[in-house]
Amino acid sequence: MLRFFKSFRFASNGLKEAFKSELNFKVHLFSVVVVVLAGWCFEVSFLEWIALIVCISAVLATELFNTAIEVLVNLVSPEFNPKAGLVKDIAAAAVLIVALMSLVVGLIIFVPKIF
Ligand SMILES: Nc1ncnc2c1ncn2[C@@H]1O[C@H](COP(=O)(O)OP(=O)(O)OP(=O)(O)O)[C@@H](O)[C@H]1O
Repeated sequence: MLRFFKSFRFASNGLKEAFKSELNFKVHLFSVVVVVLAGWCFEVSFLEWIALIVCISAVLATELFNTAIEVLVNLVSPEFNPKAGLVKDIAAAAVLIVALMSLVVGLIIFVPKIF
């Protein structure tokens, strides 16, 4: 049981460090606040909330994986190496895909409610 609570502490430490060091993570968290407020203002349906929660979780989790990969690459290859750069670029591309798809979901949900 102690191990279970310890793993929460490690995870919250990871969240805290990502928040402190990553501008992108702060931007994504700000976007989460905007989306939740918009969902509340426009009274989105139950299924729309589910879609928004899945997208928010996917964006934040992908951003955290990207940060972890950056830290790992900096650890194992602090000097310039094209493969190290490629690993970072691919991880960043994963964030871009999830963020763009989430934007599309957001547009599908909110545009008809705004116009
Ligand atoms: N060790 C390296 N060798 C080769 N290219 C690298 C290396 N480190 C970074 N790069 C290249 O520079 C880009 C930016 O790297 P950086 O570590 O600043 O990531 P970032 O996406 O800007 O992260 P941050 O969120 O910290 O701003 C990478 O996507 C990669 O193309």
